Amino acid sequence: MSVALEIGAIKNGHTAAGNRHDKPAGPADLDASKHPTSVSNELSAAEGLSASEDKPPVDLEAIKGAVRAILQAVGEDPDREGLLETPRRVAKMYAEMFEGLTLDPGRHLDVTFPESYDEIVLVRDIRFTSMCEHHLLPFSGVAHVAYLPNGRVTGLSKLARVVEEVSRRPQVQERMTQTIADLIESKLNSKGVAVVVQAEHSCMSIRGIKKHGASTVTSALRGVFKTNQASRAEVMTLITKG
Ligand SMILES: Nc1nc2c(ncn2[C@@H]2O[C@H](COP(=O)(O)OP(=O)(O)OP(=O)(O)O)[C@@H](O)[C@H]2O)c(=O)[nH]1
Ligand SMILES: [Zn+2]
Repeated sequence: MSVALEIGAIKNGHTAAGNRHDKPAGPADLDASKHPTSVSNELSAAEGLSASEDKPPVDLEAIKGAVRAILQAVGEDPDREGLLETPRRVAKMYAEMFEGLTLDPGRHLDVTFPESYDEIVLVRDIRFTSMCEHHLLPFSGVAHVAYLPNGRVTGLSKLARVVEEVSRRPQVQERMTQTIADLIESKLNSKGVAVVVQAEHSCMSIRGIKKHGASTVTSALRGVFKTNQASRAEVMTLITKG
């Protein structure tokens, strides 16, 4: 697994290799039973959420209470008219932004079909917005997902669905990149997987160091894209130069 944290590195067509430090979260980590909830489906329906038995809702009441407490803590009056609905809105927003915690994105890759095509399949510029787990602020950008089929391929949109659902979790960009690559590698049994993610972190642009426009590039390589220099160069050229 290689990870590159560079400013604008993808423009120059290179990423730095690094070591894999911790195991990325896989489908097991997305087990809904690990995320107990206490809000009924009726409440979710009333809040405009798409709750169902296989997708338990987040604890909206707990979030509402917490948002109210934050408003009080910053010196606001949560009972003034303009803020009355804010806890409800924020709870609904978090339910949407963290939806991926109760979904298994790998399920989209369960259906594959035989295909003799044996060159790289690449879907570029899959737009996403995720949440930085350090500040709970969004990071947004694009994911490029490539794999080398091993006799079977998946639907192109399924790769984008995996990116979308993995992004709906609090996380760091490195782990998001690894999670996508590991899901594709395990589900498609492909000969190689390459995932490159480029994103701007609002915790770096709107606060703290306040560096607007700085982008972070991370990559996760598996199979021949990791072990074979020529294959790696080919896929990285396709990803960075289109
Ligand atoms: N590696 C990595 N770091 C991230 C990511 N998102 C945010 N961070 C960083 O997480 C770090 C948290 O640093 P802390 O010192 O604990 O928090 P802080 O005081 O808010 O840090 P500043 O952002 O420097 O003000 C910051 O350097 C962020 O830029 C990510 O996806 N990957
Ligand atoms: Zn952050």
